[in-house]
Amino acid sequence: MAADGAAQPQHPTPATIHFATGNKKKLEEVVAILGAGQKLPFSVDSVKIDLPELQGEPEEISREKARLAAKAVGGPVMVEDTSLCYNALQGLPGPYIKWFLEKLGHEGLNKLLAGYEDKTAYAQCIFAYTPGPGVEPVVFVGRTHGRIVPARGDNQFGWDPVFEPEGFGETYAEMDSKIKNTISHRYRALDKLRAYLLAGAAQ
Ligand SMILES: O=c1nc[nH]c2c1ncn2[C@H]1C[C@H](O)[C@@H](COP(=O)(O)OP(=O)(O)OP(=O)(O)O)O1
Ligand SMILES: [Mg+2]
Repeated sequence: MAADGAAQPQHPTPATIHFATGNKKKLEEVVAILGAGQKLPFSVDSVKIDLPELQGEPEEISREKARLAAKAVGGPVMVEDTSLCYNALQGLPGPYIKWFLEKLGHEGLNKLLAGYEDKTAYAQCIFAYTPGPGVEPVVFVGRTHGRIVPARGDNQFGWDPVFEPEGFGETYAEMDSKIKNTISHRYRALDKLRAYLLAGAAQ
C-alpha cells in the first residue's frame, strides 16, 4: 500500500502493538510522542530486535523490517527506518546514514558537503506497520527539512548535533526534546500512523 496517512485500515487495530527497534533513543521519542497526545485505545510496547540493515529504497527497507519483525514476534508490529538525505547528493547518505555517521562522525558528515554550496538536507522517518506475519505492511512517511551544520549541542542521539531544522536557530541536539518531538521527521510519520491506528480501532 502507498505511503498515505489517509489510507483506510483493512484490519481492526489490535490492543497491543510491538515496536521493534534496537535503538533506545528512538523508543524514548516514540513513547514521548504518543504519550503527549490523547489517550490511545491501543498500547505500544517495545521489543529489542536487531533487524538486519537492508539495502534498497527507504520505503521497501522499512516494509522488509516490518515483515521480519512480524515473523519474529508472531503478531502486530511497527518499525521505523530513518534516513538523512542531502539535497546536493541526490538524497544520499539516505538510509545509509547509520554507517556514514559511524565511520565519518559529525565532522565527516559536514565534510561530505565541502564541495557544494547547498547544505540543505531533510530528515526522513518511515514507519511500517503490520497486524501480523503475512499481511503486507503499510508505510507512513514523515520529513523535516533543514540543513547540515558543524556539530552543536549535546551529543546524545545520532546526527542530532549536525541537523538544524528550517525555521529554527538550533540544531535538534540544542532544542528542548519537547520541541523536537512536535516538528521532527519521527513525529510527522508517527502522527500519520497514529491516525491510521485510531481509524482501525474505531471500526
Ligand atoms: O532523530 C534522530 N536524530 C539523530 N539520529 C537519528 C535519529 N533517528 C535515527 N537516527 C540515527 C540512528 C542510526 O544511526 C540512523 C538510522 O538508522 P536506523 O536503521 O533507522 O536506526 P537504528 O539501526 O539505530 O535502529 P533500528 O533498530 O530501529 O533500525 O540514524
Ligand atoms: Mg537499523
